[in-house]
Amino acid sequence: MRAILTVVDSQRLDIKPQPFHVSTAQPLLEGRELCCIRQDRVLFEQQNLVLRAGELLQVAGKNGAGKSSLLRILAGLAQPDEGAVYYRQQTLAQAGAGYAADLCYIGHQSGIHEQLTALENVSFWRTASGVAAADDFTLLAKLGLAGLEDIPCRMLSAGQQRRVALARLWFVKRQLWILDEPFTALDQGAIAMLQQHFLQHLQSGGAIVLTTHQPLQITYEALTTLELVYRW
Ligand SMILES: Nc1ncnc2c1ncn2[C@@H]1O[C@H](COP(=O)(O)OP(=O)(O)OP(=O)(O)O)[C@@H](O)[C@H]1O
Repeated sequence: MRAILTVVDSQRLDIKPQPFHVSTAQPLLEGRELCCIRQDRVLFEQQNLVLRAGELLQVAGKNGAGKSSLLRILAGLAQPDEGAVYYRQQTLAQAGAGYAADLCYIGHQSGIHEQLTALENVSFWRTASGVAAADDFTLLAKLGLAGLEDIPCRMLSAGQQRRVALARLWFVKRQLWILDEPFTALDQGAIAMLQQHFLQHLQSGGAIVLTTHQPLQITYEALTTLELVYRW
């Protein structure tokens, strides 16, 4: 056990992630010589990064430094202007659907369907992820959404919508999580609960890349920070 949790919320979840096949020798995800140019501004160049199973990489930097741009490139949602992203020693083009099947990307936006209820959103993602029927009511209750299951998400608060959006992290079996500001709009209890869940994912061989403007409340030896310096 490599992790020490310094803040643990009372709302511990008892849904334990299944262990992934772990090879700590080979990188899971690599960025090699990445360059990103937006509106004639070089956000970053010759940027290298390596992420192995069990590791968490926090991408930090000021507003506009390029954190979301880097995460979108790592997720295969945008192309770098130079360099390439590798997943298990293959370019993303070579890895193809295998990469998509191993990745859970949750972007800046909550990504939920606002006309659907919390229950319908969770049910949709679970079905789309090929996860067998589960007790979605119990999951939503554990995420502090008891009694709100059947309300259209547009009527939920920002933090409640964020909880619905993050619910998929409790049932998708994806080794790599790329999360853009996952703590946005969450209260302290929810942040602590989510970080506890991160530790469980890492300890079962998962890997996480995330951005946050808040300091992580966990101590974990395989946690590294990549600081993107704002460039004019
Ligand atoms: N699709 C795009 N087209 C043009 N410019 C873009 C695009 N995406 C991002 N940018 C620009 O790139 C810069 C970096 O944006 P990005 O969202 O990556 O920053 P960030 O570090 O995530 O910022 P924040 O902390 O505010 O979320 C910004 O100046 C933004 O205007």
